[in-house]
Amino acid sequence: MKGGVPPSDTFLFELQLRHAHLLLGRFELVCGCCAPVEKFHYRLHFVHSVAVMRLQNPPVNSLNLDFLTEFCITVEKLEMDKSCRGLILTSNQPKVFSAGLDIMEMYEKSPESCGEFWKAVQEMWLKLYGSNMVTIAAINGSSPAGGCLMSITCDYRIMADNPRYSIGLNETQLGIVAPFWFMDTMMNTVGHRTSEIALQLGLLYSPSEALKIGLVDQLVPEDQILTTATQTMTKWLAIPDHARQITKSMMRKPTIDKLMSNREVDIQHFVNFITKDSIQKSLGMYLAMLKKRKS
Ligand SMILES: CCCC/C=C\CC(=O)SCCNC(=O)CCNC(=O)[C@H](O)C(C)(C)COP(=O)(O)OP(=O)(O)OC[C@H]1O[C@@H](n2cnc3c(N)ncnc32)[C@H](O)[C@@H]1OP(=O)(O)O
Repeated sequence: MKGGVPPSDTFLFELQLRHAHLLLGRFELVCGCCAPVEKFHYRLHFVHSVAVMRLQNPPVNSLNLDFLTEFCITVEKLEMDKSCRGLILTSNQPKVFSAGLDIMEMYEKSPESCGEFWKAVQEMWLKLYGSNMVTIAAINGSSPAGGCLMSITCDYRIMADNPRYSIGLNETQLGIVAPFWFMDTMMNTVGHRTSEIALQLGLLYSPSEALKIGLVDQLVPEDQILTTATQTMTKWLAIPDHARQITKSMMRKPTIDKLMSNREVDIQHFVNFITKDSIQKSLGMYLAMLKKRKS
């Protein structure tokens, strides 16, 4: 598979079986000639050494424990599959890439549940930020908070040029504080000064604003997002894997090590913070605002 040789139908078929089996039927692997099946948390399309994962957790791809667990298992399997060199993340939901962490996982939950949830959020970030694969986010909808985090853990971001979409770390608007590793990832993407403003104000940027500050790398019309992501992937895959992977790892290692050596403390900190009455009140008000906005 290395070097971009198109796989045969048989190869694709075998992959389909292998991954469907490995993933216990919760995912779909589409080979281009196969019809999609019923809704799972996401669909996985695997062609030419590249997996395309379409997030599918209706209605807004919020990141709950179940979803994050499946996501991490899949990324781990892909990571171990030497024939898979690239991963494109996109959404199968209209208008939303991901609404971020599922607020219901943090609202009126026991400290134990909050801790388990946070460990899964950490795991998602560690798996993606430390991935050996080329990772591209094809952001075909809004991507606030945890959705933005998922995007900025990727190597490259292409966003649909639709002014109704937004992206950013808006945690302070919910009355919560993004942890240090969210901040670090943002600083590694757009720099310290822009991150200070973005994070303190909890700014959500339109695609053109996001492009201007370097939060995304490219804007394209929505119907071209996957073809652009695939073309970009081809360029990245033309670089010898070992050289690109070592470079990526050297640049990201200090940020990853910082969380790795503080995981338990970070979980404790999150649990203590999120279970405070005042924070629970803020989350409750934010949830009510979301529902009210809808009606
Ligand atoms: C120390 C703590 C650190 C924590 C770090 C990170 C925190 C996070 O990631 S918190 C999540 C922050 N996310 C947001 O602020 C986004 C909120 N959602 C939206 O702005 C909109 O839903 C969105 C623009 C994504 C999509 O808009 P619409 O297409 O118009 O959908 P609706 O707003 O009608 O939403 C449908 C449905 O989903 C519920 N919803 C939305 N987002 C979330 C979420 N993040 N978690 C849980 N539930 C969410 C929304 O309330 C609606 O519910 P129903 O009314 O029951 O249908």
